[in-house]
Amino acid sequence: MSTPTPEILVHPDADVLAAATAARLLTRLVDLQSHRSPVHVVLTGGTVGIATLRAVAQSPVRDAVDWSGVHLWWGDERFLPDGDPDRNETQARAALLDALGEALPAGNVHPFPAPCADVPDGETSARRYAAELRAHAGGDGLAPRFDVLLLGMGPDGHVASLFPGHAALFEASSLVAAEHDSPKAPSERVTLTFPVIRSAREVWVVAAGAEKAPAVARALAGDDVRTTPAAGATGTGRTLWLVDVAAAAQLPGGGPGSAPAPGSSEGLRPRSASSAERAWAAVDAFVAPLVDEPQTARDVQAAASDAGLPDIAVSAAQGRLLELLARSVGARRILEIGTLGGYSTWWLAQSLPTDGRVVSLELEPDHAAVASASLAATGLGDRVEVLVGPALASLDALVAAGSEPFDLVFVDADKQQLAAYTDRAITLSRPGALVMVDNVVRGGAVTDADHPDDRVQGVRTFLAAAAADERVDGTVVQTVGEKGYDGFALLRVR
Ligand SMILES: O=C1O[C@H](COP(=O)(O)O)[C@@H](O)[C@H](O)[C@H]1O
Repeated sequence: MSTPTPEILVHPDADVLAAATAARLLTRLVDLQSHRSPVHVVLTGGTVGIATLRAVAQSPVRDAVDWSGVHLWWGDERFLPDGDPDRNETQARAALLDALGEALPAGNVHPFPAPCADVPDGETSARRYAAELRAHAGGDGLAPRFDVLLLGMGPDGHVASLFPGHAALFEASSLVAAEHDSPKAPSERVTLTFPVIRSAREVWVVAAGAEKAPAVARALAGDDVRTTPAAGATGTGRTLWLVDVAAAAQLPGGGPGSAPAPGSSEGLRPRSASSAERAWAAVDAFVAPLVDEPQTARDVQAAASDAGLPDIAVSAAQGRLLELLARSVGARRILEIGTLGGYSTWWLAQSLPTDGRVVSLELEPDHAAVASASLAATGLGDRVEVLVGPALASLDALVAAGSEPFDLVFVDADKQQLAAYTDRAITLSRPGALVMVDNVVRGGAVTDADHPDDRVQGVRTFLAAAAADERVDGTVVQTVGEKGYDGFALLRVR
């Protein structure tokens, strides 16, 4: 699974942008509430962020939302006393929350703790907010999986209170950080960190005005997050850039039509290769007759897409490679870590003999349900067992249960825990088994020891562990294609 390509939507001006973002947010909440409760949304301060909340308050559609099932959080806060007009919370209350009245229970509103005797500094506020996040995390997560995380962006490219070159950018273990030297007043702030932002299902960045145009262009060209923090603001399922014409002015062609597709870039270096990307996609299209993706596979992918799952499954060419590997090792038992909508699972399952089995691990119950339904519809349901929950817990349970060894493992899940997943995968495999680990090149970012993205660091840790692991021989193959520049590791169990 790669990072989904950011989508860019350009609106005529800041007012229309705020109204359209409000309409989009309301529709998303109504859609989400048809199958999930509660829904978690992160609000942003800033000009467009607050204008969006005002537009939500003014929309009649706001009454279609069951606000008792919506939890509101903030991406950052100015560390100022309760009620201070410069607090993002104060502005949000005036713009929307007060208007919602009792429809929105007070317990659903999660502001950053303001300074008081108990909260003398930003660090204390950050610690308390992290505890609040943990208290609302599902399963053994550290924070809620935010359904929509809104971010404004400053002219310097900051998002939340993550400023260019500042230490909070590099925070990999804390969910929330204090900022004492904000270049934008006030200097004292508290902010969510990248690990939390990037765990959101959808990240929407809103920006208006000509002064934002250079930062919008840099972020969408995949600039280094150290100079343009907004380049690192991505959701697991969707990253949406909602901008006005003025803010879009420096995108190639002045708008989304010819904007570069940032794809799997990790913001390590500027991207100038959109013609190369077009060539990679063209080659994928040219070799499509050889890959010969069956209609059934397309149906599985279409069902995932209809259900709103992120468009980050493997390509058809990669799916065929999985099938060829499975057939080459005569696989009867396959372990997959990361089911998503079941597209790669389908390629693996149909390569098995009728008594073969894919055990596929998926964190998200919604994704698992979509995958199970699709696989059942293709007649492969009885060859696949989807285990729902944190992958590490499922893997440890398989180890503890003395699971029959696997012939092939495909690891395509969160990168932060890659080393642990692969360690268990090797333990669960027979000698001669293959373990394939996807997305380990990450646009070349993997070579950067100081890279602030915890996914890059997760891959680096995995590669170091694999290199030292005497149970396997391995290699990494770099790839380009419709999914951008990335690569996979292939390990053979001795
Ligand atoms: O200070 C802040 O600024 C940004 C962007 O604000 P804008 O007025 O330039 O749109 C905002 O996203 C952030 O939440 C806020 O604390």
